[in-house]
Amino acid sequence: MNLYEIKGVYKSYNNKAKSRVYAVYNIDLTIKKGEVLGIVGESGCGKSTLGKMLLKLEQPTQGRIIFNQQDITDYSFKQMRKIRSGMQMIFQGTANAFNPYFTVEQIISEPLNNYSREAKELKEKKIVEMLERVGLNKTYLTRYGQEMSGGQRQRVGIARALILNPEFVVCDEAVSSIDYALKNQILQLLTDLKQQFGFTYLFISHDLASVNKICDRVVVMYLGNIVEIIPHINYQVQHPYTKALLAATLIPDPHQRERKRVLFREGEDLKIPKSGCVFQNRCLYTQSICQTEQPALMSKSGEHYIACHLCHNY
Ligand SMILES: Nc1ncnc2c1ncn2[C@@H]1O[C@H](COP(=O)(O)OP(=O)(O)OP(=O)(O)O)[C@@H](O)[C@H]1O
Repeated sequence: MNLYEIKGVYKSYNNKAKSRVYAVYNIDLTIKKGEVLGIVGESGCGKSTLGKMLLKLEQPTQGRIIFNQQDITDYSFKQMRKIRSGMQMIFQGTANAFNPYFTVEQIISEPLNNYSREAKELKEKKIVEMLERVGLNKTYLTRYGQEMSGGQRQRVGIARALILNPEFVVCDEAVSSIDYALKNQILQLLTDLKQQFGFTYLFISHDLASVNKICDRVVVMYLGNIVEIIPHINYQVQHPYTKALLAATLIPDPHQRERKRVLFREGEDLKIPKSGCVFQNRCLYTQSICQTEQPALMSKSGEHYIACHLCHNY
């Protein structure tokens, strides 16, 4: 059963944009209920924009977004209010995300006050329980955002996002500023909540170890396009960009590192080419067809999809 169906979605932030200058370009994707879908790719490739469009925090330039079988693409603020409590986002870098005059209790209780009619005592109990689940305790209730470390603020942001038991959560670099032990604890919390309540997550991250730990499928984006979808990060990937992205992660054993090294052309133009494959300027295997025809994202086998003319040759 699909929670989301994303059909031919484009996003351009520039009305005067030339034909292919999009932050997100022609995305077709489904997100199944209860899955953790990872999104990886270099900075600026459109990961956050895609996440925000799913929550209607950004409006697609073109295409349709279906949530729970309802086409929400043109929903008004009022129509969204009915389903908004079921979708949340954990933002990256929460340093400026909170009202500086709000205590932790006020920050976390805001969504409860907006969407829940429970008694005050019950709300307070929920807030303390959630704080404990993210590794904090009730002594933090009276603190202000600026009185905490980056990691502590991040955990308050996670508690705030999860307090309403949302059906869908976009985790945008949600665990990036948290140290290793707590990161594992938060990833475990997200997994537990998923198992307990059937939550669905879009997990955007540069941290491939976290992606490996939590994600059921992984979408690889490059310059606004999906170039590959893989069942998990250790899968036998085929797209030259995905290979390079995975090879760029540090491998402790130098012999392994050498063997796994796959290069792409460094310092090449990162602008979207006028035609053909978006990765052609940096790809070591570019052929003439790559310069003229954009490869479609096609099923390779099962949950593996790839957009590359030459994938069979690697
Ligand atoms: N509000 C905005 N106005 C104009 N351009 C924007 C806006 N938000 C994002 N962009 C542009 O859209 C493109 C995609 O940005 P986005 O934040 O989605 O990338 P990302 O993959 O999430 O990057 P990062 O990993 O650095 O967060 C970038 O070129 C960015 O500069």
